[in-house]
Amino acid sequence: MEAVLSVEGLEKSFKNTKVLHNITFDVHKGEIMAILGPNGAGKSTTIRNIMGIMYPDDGSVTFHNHQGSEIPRHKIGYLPEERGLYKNVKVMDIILYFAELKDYPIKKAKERALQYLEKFGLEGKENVSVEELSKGMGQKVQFIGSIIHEPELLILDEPFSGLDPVSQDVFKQEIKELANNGTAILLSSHQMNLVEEMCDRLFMINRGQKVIYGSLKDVKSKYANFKCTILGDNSAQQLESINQVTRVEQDGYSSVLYLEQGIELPSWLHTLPNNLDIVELKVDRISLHEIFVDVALGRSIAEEVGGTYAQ
Ligand SMILES: Nc1ncnc2c1ncn2[C@@H]1O[C@H](COP(=O)(O)OP(=O)(O)OP(=O)(O)O)[C@@H](O)[C@H]1O
Repeated sequence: MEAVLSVEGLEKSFKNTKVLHNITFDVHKGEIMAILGPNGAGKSTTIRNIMGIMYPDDGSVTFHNHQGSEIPRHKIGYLPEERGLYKNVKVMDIILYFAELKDYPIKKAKERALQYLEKFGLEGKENVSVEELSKGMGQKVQFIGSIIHEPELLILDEPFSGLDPVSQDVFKQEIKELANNGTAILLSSHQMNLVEEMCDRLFMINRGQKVIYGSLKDVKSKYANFKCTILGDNSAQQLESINQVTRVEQDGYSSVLYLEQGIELPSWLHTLPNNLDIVELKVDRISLHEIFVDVALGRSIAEEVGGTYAQ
C-alpha cells in the first residue's frame, strides 16, 4: 500500500508536560485511517503537528517524499476541530476563497462547489451570507471548502460533531466516496459507531501514547473479545458460574455474558448447562465503542495481549 502520509516518532511537550510520545503511523492512498482516543489524548496535537500549525520537538512528518516546508500544502485538505468561517461573506465566495488559497482553478472550483452544495442539500444557498446559515449548514460549507481543491490527503478533525444523524450519514457517504476515489483520509472522531462502519485502519492513543494500531479487522479479532447475548429467564448467579465468563450484564430477560479472551467458541458453547432457558442466543464481538471505553477507563486490554498500552 502506498503511504501518502508517514508520521514518525513525533514528540511534543507543552512547558514541562509531554503530550505526545513517539507517535508513529502511516495513512495510505484510498484508505480511511481513524485516529481515536479519549479527550485530551493528543489527537488534535498530532494533527496540528502534521499540518505545520505547530512543530514537534522530535520526529518527522512526510507527505510522499516531502518534509517540512517542502510539503505541497495545496495537496492537503483540512477540516480543523475549531469551526469558523468569515461571517458576512457569501457561501460561494468563501468556498472560492478556499480554492484560491490552494491555487485551484476558480472555474472548476465553482462547478464543484455547486455540485457539492446540491449534494449536501444546500442548493440555492450560494449567495446566502454565511451568518444566515445554521451551525450544521456552516459545517457543510466548511467541509466543502476542505475538499474543493481535490486534495490527495484529507484530514478531518471531528467532522461529525454537531451534525444531526441525517447529516452525519451524508458526511459518512461522502468521506467513503472520497476514499474510494483514492483520497487518503485521516479522521479523528468520537462517534465510534461511525468509525466502525467506515474506517479501514485505526490508531488509538491514550495520554499521548500508542495503544492500538492496525486494521479494523485485526483490531477486532485481537482486542474484541466475544460476548454472548441470551434471551431467557436465567439467574445472574447461574450465568456467572459458567466457564470463562468474566462478567454478566442483565436487563430483564436479556443477559450479556462477556467471555474471556482467546476462547474456543465451539467448545465453550458445548459447556452451556442443559437447564439454561434459551429463547434466543447470539454471539458477537464487543464493539469498537467498548474497546474505546476500556482504553479510556484505563482497563489495559492491549497489555493483556502483549500490546503497547501504557498507563
Ligand atoms: N497549546 C497548548 N498548550 C498547552 N497544552 C496543550 C495545548 N494544546 C493541547 N494541550 C494539552 O495537550 C493534551 C492533548 O490535547 P489534544 O487537544 O491534542 O487532545 P485531543 O485528543 O484532541 O482531545 P479532545 O478529544 O478533547 O479534542 C491535553 O492535555 C491538552 O491540555
